[in-house]
Formats: sequence, C-alpha cells, structure tokens
Amino acid sequence: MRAADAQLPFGGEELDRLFLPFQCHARVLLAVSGGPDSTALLLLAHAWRAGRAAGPDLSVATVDHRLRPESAAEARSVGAVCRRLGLSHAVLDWMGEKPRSGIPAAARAARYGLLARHAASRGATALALAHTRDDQAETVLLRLARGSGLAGLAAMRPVSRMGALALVRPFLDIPKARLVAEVRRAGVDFAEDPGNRDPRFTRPRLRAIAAALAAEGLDAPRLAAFARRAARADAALATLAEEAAARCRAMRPDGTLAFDGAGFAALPEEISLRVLLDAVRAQATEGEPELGKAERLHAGLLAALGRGARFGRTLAGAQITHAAGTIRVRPAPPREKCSGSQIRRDVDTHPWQATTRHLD
Ligand SMILES: Nc1ncnc2c1ncn2[C@@H]1O[C@H](COP(=O)(O)OP(=O)(O)OP(=O)(O)O)[C@@H](O)[C@H]1O
Repeated sequence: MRAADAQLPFGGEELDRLFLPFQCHARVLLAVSGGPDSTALLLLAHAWRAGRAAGPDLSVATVDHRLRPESAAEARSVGAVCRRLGLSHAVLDWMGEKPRSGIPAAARAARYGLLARHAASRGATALALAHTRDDQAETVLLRLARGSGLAGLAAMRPVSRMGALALVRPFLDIPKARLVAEVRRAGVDFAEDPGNRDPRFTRPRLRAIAAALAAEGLDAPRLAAFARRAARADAALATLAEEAAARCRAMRPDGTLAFDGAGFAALPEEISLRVLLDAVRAQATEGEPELGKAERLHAGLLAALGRGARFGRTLAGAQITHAAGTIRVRPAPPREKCSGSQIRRDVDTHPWQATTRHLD
C-alpha cells in the first residue's frame, strides 16, 4: 500500500458499497471494542446511515472481558462516543471464572455468545465486526500453519452465519492503516489492547513476522486475494459436491444415509471426500470431523470399494460402512467403555463393523 492510500478518506459511494449487506436487516448491532478498527466501524457506519433517508437501526455493544483493569474505562469511552453520535450502547460483562490457559479462544467464545444474546434481545439480525485485511491475512497464515483445507484457507467471509445471526465484516478488504487514519482524522481517541502484541499468543507472533513475509511477497493484499480465490473455489466445489451427493445418495427409513458405492468411487476425489464429509457432519454426534482423519477414512473407503471389500470405521461419532456396493453413514451406536484403557470398542450388530476407535 502506498503511504497516500493509507490516508484516503471514505467517500459516499465506497460507504454504500461497504455497508450494502446492512440493507438486508432492519436492525444491526455494531461490535465495538474501542480499538481503532471497530471505532472506525462505529464512525463510518454512523456516517453512512446519517446520509440515508432509510436504512437499518444501528446500535452498539462493547464486551468488557474483565481481564485488564483499564477495560471498564475503555468500554465507557465507547459509550461516550455513542452518546455524541446518538446511538444506543450496551456494555456486556464477561463474568465468572476465567480459564488459566487458552484465554484468547475462551474470550472469543464468551464475546460472541454475549454479542449474539444481546443482538437477539434487541431484535438485531446482523452483527457487524471490524476485521480488516490485515486480520484476514493473519487468518490465512494461521490456517495454513494449522493444516486447514480449502474452506479454512478461504478464511473469514464478508457475510457468514452464526445460528440465526448474520455476521457482517465490511472491512475485510480495507487495510488497518486506513481505518486508523480515519479515526485520527475524526479526532476520536481509541484504545490499544496490549494483548495484540503479547508474544504468548499466536496472532501477535504472526504480526511480528508480517514485515519479513511481506518482503518475500507474502503481504496482506496477496494473502487476502488468496483467501478470496479459495472462497470462490470452495463455493464451486461445495455446489458440485451437493449435486453429486443428490445423484448417488438415498435416505433410508431409519435415517441412515446410503450411497451407491460405484457412483461414489467414480467421482473426482475432492468431490467424493466432500460428499463423505457432508454425510459425516449430518450424522456426527461428536462435533466437527477433522479433515486429516476424514482424508484417511476416505482413502480406506475408496480402497475397500476398489477391492469390493467390507469396510467399517467411525468418525466424529458417525459410523461409515461399506458392504455389497452400498456405503452407509449413520450415528455410531453407543460405545462400551474399557476401564483403564484409551481404546473403546464399538458395539455393533454387524460383525465386520466392529472397529476400535482411539480417543482424541
Ligand atoms: N471487547 C469487544 N467488544 C465488542 N466487540 C469486539 C470486542 N473485541 C473484538 N470485537 C469485535 O471483533 C472484531 C475483531 O476483534 P479483534 O480482537 O480481532 O480486533 P482488534 O484487532 O483488537 O480490533 P479493534 O481495533 O476494533 O479492537 C473487532 O474489530 C470488533 O468488531
């Protein structure tokens, strides 16, 4: 980014484009921490709405995580800015015992829970978050480091869902420096969370090496463009997988998902893997299936299909079997615990399906 671009003010047309997704909602809750990015969200969303005769009702919420002594004062400062702008503001406290480790993840889960409940109580159907292009680039790096697949590498989407609530991120293509300049230009104070620089946490460590990566070409615009391309490819593959599943899937009266083995084996690998993953997700009782485990299971299933052999495994609480050319995916039957062992044996009516499963 050229230095001049970082200073570029936001014009009316750009604001219309950025806040277009707000137009589908009668009430939008702005998540404002008091940091520079979300203070810019507050100022720009207010300016956009003030310039229109009709549009959503905007309100603001700040979560006080109660992890730092200054957090209550920071939340009050956001309240003061909101009063000046004529917007309603709520402080949501994260009460109770805080975990000793995994603080960022626990704080994030608590924050989203508090914001979602508050949005529901106000009848807001959208929650606006101020993630920037720099955050998006960091998310791509984080997901690469964790071995994510294409869906994960697509990082954050401009609009996504959390239950009934739409999560809207208007700034995913906007450099943080431009938002900081906007807030400074408006003469509004903002807070800096020292956690953003704490080297005990992964994101600040990635932030610390950002300049070195950018010098090698891995800069925020390039990483964010990669995320957009990954999102586009992921959406296309998801559609193809849905169509393929519809062609070779049958639902049994007991709720089991059944697939024609030959049709499944003839699909491109990525598509059959997605068909399998979607079926496992639909029947899983133990959360999101892990991609690496799904890939191993998929390879084993294809090998069994190739040999015409029986197959039986479990993943995320779903049971996947193959016999006589039909693949079946259903919730795994109840497990019997082996005391003192890390291995449990599945109880099943079919002897070939009796499998062992290692606990995570
Ligand atoms: N305590 C909070 N209260 C309300 N919203 C929050 C809070 N913390 C984060 N958010 C929302 O989530 C977005 C991303 O959070 P993250 O912690 O990544 O932000 P950040 O880089 O510290 O941004 P900011 O400069 O706005 O604080 C914020 O821009 C904001 O919209």
